Amino acid sequence: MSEHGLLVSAPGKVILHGEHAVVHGKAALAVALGLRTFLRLRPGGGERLRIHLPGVGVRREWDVAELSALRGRLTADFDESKSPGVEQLDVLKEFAGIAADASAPDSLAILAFLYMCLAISAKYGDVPSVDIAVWSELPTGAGLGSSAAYAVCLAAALLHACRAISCPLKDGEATARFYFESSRSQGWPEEEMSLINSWAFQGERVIHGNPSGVDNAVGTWGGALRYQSGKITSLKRVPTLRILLTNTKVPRSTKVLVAGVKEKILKFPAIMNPVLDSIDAISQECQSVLEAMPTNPSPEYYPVLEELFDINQHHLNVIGVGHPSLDRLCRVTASHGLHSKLTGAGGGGCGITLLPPDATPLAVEAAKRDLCACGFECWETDIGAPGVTLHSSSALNAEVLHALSES
Ligand SMILES: Nc1ncnc2c1ncn2[C@@H]1O[C@H](COP(=O)(O)OP(=O)(O)OP(=O)(O)O)[C@@H](O)[C@H]1O
Ligand SMILES: C[C@@](O)(CCO)CC(=O)[O-]
Ligand SMILES: [Mg+2]
Repeated sequence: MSEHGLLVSAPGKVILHGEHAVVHGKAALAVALGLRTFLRLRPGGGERLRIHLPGVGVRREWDVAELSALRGRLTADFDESKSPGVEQLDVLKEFAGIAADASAPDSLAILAFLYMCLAISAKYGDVPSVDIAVWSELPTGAGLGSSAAYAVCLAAALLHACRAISCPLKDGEATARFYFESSRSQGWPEEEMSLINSWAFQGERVIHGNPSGVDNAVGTWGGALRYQSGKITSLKRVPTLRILLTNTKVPRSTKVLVAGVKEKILKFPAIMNPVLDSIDAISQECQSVLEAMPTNPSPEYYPVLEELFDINQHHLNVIGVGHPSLDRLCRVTASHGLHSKLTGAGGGGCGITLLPPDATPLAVEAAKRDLCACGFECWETDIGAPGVTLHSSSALNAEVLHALSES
């Protein structure tokens, strides 16, 4: 690693269909977003490990020797295939001064970092003496996979620092071109990408409790994929879909929402399971339509996609992850002839609106104006972005450096 260090990035995601149902073994369709999380890794000084997370207001540092001793206290084996143990996490919370039931963004971010750092270093070598800074273009906790993008970046950086994966960069190679031109991930061989994905899943487990793995899969592999019970399939063809993202700015926690759905299923299995089956069928139907669409689709394909959005949005309300802000978002876009659904865990956070090719610029602008008038933030972004990427320090542009230097 050069003294300037390395830059790793991973994309956020949009789930088109299948959120929550995917936690219960159903399929989800998800695409990588053109909004990314960046991690800068530099050699540390004085045998210290430092972490700077401006997005969640964290700046912490520890002695490497102290972390090695802590690692020795965590007796259970660390393995990328085993869930983080409750006792292990309790020890880490106590060490970091985090309350036992803490769910604040900074606490979860520190906990995920400590777990991944100790677990990866236990398996592959010494606790590394490095400085890590993470900055994101993604809103935190809004349904766009910020936790997974964070976990994927951490997994790649820590595996790299422990020399558990190769360094795909040659000396002095600029990756900006590589990053912007490559359509799929990039740099690491297939089995190392899988390793990054497995460890990122562990980070997601610390943050979410019971994640399906779809978010870290998209953060790792990028593009557009179908995910079901750990099986990842790239979609045969992804048409150019125009999607409007709207952040209601209503905060929520994926962990709490996922737990709420589980409770509902246990309480009303005969009522809830058919809803999950229906969501699964929606994902299948949507995949068939997407794969039948030409790259630049004509408007005729859209009515089905729009109807699938509407039906799924109702289902998501039924399983208890709607929110009045999301109902409002759907009503506002419907008044301009556009169809929306929540994306990610729901309960607030973001919604997506399909923009068919025959939607007039006037209608789209009017919808955006009305959404902003509700206090929401909306923007259009690219989908199908590349997955986890290693850049040389020359790719650290002024904006990233500025964000990382802010405390
Ligand atoms: N840039 C970041 N730096 C540090 N921690 C982050 C960052 N982004 C996300 N996190 C961690 O992830 C948590 C948010 O995860 P959560 O799963 O609730 O939301 P999300 O991933 O944005 O949405 P969804 O899971 O619905 O897609 C934060 O509370 C924080 O602990
Ligand atoms: C709600 C959920 O389905 C998606 C969160 O982006 C949770 C998960 O799959 O882990
Ligand atoms: Mg998440």
